[in-house]
Amino acid sequence: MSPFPRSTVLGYPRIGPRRELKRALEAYWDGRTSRAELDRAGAEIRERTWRRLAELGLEGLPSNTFSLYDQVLDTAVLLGAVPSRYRDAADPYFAMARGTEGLAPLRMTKWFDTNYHYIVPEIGPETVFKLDPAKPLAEVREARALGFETRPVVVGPVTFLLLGSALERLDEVLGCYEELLAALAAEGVQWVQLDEPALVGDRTPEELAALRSAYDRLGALSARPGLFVASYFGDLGEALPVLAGTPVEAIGVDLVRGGVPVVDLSGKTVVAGVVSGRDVWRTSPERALAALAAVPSGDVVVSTSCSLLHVPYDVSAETALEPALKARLAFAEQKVAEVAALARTGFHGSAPAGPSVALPGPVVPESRSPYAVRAAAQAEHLRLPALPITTIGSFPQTGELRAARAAVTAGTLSQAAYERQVEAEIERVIRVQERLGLDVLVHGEPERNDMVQYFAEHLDGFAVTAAGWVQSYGSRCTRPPILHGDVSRPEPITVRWATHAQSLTDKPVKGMLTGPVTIVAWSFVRDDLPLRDVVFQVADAVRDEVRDLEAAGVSIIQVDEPALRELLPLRRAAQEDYLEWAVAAYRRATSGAGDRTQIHTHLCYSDADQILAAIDGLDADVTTIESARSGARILGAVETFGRGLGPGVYDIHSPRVPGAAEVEELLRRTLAVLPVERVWVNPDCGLKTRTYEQVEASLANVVTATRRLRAELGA
Ligand code: MET
Ligand SMILES: [Zn+2]
Repeated sequence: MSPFPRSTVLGYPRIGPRRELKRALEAYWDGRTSRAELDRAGAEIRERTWRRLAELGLEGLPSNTFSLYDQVLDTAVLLGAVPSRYRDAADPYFAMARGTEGLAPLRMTKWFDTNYHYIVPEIGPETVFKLDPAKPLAEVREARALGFETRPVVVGPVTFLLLGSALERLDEVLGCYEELLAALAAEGVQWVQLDEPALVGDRTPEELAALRSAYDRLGALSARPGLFVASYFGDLGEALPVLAGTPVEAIGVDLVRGGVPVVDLSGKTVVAGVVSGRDVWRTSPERALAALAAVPSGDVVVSTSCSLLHVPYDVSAETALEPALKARLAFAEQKVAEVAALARTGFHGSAPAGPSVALPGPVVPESRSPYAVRAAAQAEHLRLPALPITTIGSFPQTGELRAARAAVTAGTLSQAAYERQVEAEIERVIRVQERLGLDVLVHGEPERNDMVQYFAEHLDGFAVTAAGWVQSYGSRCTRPPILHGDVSRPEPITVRWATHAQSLTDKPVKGMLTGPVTIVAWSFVRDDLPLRDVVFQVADAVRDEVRDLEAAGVSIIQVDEPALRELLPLRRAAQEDYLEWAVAAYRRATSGAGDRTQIHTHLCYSDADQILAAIDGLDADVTTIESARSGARILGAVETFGRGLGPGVYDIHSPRVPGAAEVEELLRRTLAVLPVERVWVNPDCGLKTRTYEQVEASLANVVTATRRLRAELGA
């Protein structure tokens, strides 16, 4: 095999610099274009990527990092793990990804601690692994025809099986990987990259033994490319010596999130991830060079800390950003140029970076009166019926509102005219809720393009981009704001909308805020302060807003934290500290409220199990939580909270209208576990992706079910 190239990246964005793939996918899914047209769009993106990486001076080009939907799904197809029920679909790949009429899609979940979502492999007793190497081979040939030798990237066997909860199938799967390596060798491929990010989490001795046997076996193959095992999103920990003991030739380490390896790696090529793939900042050359020089190997390759999938394409597209901020930013293209530049510098012999400064412990949050005191004050003040009915905040975002926002940006609609339109929408939302008979109303969030971006646009210390799209899943992209400086709130943000809504009705209207952890989790965040301190700054801004809402007469305030679970560190040892400061931040944001003011919080995205104690620690008067998909499990777990609780009575992700009987049944199950005084009735999450027709029909049934139960309980 040839020596490993001196510079590389672990992967690259693939949605297209102007989201070309998104458009091509959606046209194909809608039946407006053929599969051949979709494949052509993919080929254009791949060609552009390879050409650009080469132009920027990168030596080692990856292939097979492109995907029409998801790289884990691609790996399942590669290994033949296609459940039989999808095989007869018109397009089995997209049937697995998105479902068809009558066929539910495979489950999707978050890719480690990123906002990218992958398709969970479904591996059962009937799964027969059988290699189908068409995609990686085709990409190698396609690149070669353009004049580029590439290194195919495939999810490694251990990570793939851990994601599919089927590590016991390792022997069979390794047979497929052996065949793949032989096929790639026959094609003249010099190096293959096997991604093993699962190794940066806590692994059991059995899992580490499986890792050793996997790479001993693949390494023993006589005709194969060089094996490059890539890890990312953290430190390899105990997996590093295990991997170092196998015959793999190259090991990838994340030197941004993980430490410099202390294991002797002298016989290995170390692919050193010194340019972050998780943030948008320029790399400090001093820090990168120091980290590179400290790697205990004579053969060090410069790379990114992970795939660049998680950052936008090109900062030069951002013509409206402040020049001073723009100068600090690096998106994928800029990061590739940094990798190439670092590789051209001799980096041996510089001093390693000094230890980071010790940090003070978390600030003890100011606390409100005990719950019993607050609950009594709130009951007296709010006088709500038993089983109060509410919603999670957003109402349908209409096409007119989106068009109006675009018109303001384009300069064809005045701000004043837009605001009148928002107020008219608020009035509509209030009237709908009154007509339906809900108890705690919302203004519907019509002014928000997004629950994080809206706040970012109104806080100091944030910038928003014009084209900084990042793939979230499939064709879905988000445009995370950039938190670049000290955060503060120059003036009230939501007060005018909340008070306008309250002026239209005698029913209480909830004020709606996004919590500090969620605002930070869904942004790109400055890296010169500990994350905790950044979250505390945002918490203080939210606290200002809570105070102003309260002063304006809003007596119920909801602070949403749907991303609380998302920032949880991958290693258990770090989780407790995170949860402690995350809870402290929430309480800092909300504890300025008086006892009479009812604080609600909202969480969604099913797997709350791991952070239940933290949710309890938020000490919100009412917690509304996703439960349609996690059901009785979550109920049993939150039963002990001892404060108000609103387990969602229907799933808002589906257009289906739940029947009144169905909602009643769910409420009965809730009432079997929780005392009636503590139960709230609400959907699983916000309604912005639904139509008014669906919302009104669903909520009408929720009201019918609730009234029947109230009558029965004599409440
Ligand atoms: C992802 S949680 C969403 C909460 C927000 N208040 C909404 O209703 O849209
Ligand atoms: Zn939600």
